[in-house]
Amino acid sequence: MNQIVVGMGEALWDCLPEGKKIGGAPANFAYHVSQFGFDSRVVSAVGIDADGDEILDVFAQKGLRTQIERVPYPTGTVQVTLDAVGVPCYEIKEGVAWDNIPFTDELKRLALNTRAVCFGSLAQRNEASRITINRFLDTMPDGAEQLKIFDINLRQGFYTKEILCDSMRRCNVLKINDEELVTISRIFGYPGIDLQDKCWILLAKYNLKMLILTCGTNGSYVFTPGVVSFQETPRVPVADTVGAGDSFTAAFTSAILSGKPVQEAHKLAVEVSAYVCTQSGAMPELPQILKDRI
Ligand SMILES: Nc1ncnc2c1ncn2[C@@H]1O[C@H](COP(=O)(O)OP(=O)(O)O)[C@@H](O)[C@H]1O
Ligand SMILES: O=C(O)C[C@@H](O)[C@H](O)C(=O)COP(=O)(O)O
Repeated sequence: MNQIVVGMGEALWDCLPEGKKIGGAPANFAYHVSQFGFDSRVVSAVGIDADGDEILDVFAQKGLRTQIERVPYPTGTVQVTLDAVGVPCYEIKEGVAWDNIPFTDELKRLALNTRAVCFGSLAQRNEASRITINRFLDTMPDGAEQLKIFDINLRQGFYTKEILCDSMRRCNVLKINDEELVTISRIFGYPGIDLQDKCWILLAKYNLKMLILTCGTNGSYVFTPGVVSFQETPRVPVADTVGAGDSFTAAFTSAILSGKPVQEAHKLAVEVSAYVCTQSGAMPELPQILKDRI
């Protein structure tokens, strides 16, 4: 069975107070999955510029495989400011390379051989990448083993109800945080009920295999039909929480693909994301003791 795991969408530079760090939610996901020994790919686009060269160099140094096109737009950058507890606020540059990911024959072949893909709403803000992501999802086989993970990642105003509904219908796993869940519930018209009820509604309505709800320092939940797993968030010294959610999704997905039960996968995800919060940027190397858990 094919085991390729894909992170599809933005690959960019996070410009943090202490300097620029490699990032982009789907790229973070693919990197962390690769640290657990999976054959993963970043699918994205970078510009024909020095920032683009450097992104490709960093991925090569990290041993991360890529399917990244060079396109005539600037490589993506994000200005990241951190609050007092390391929680980021993003100012995301528009009209950049990852907004213009082309659908190629190579990408079609990759889709046919993909076991799990993680995609978000941000890279769908422009039609070109949105079409590519949807073609990729539609080309992927629809077997019981395939995971199509929608890490909703609502950023600034870069989403519409139509795009969110469409992605909910195409995915079979949803990753959402507590603030995003409130926003989604307002958009979809079921405010007022508690967070867990909202999750059960989404799980049933979109026929999801799993729904991952993360609540920052207040813990996290994994809902599967009829069963919910809850884990506290450990207290750690935080550098920044950039990429916490992506590393959580990556560790959880890696564990599930390795055949671990949901609760064990959930526990690993909590530990991995807590470690990522102790480091600067979204793609720190994980300690061997965490890598060895899978
Ligand atoms: N300050 C923190 N300390 C330890 N772990 C954290 C911290 N913030 C986030 N995490 C971990 O990362 C997960 C995802 O973070 P969260 O902020 O909820 O989502 P996202 O990064 O997707 O917005 C949390 O459920 C938690 O396990
Ligand atoms: O791709 C993004 O959404 C923004 C990036 O600047 C950042 O690298 C990121 O991915 C943050 O992800 P999260 O903290 O795991 O939600």
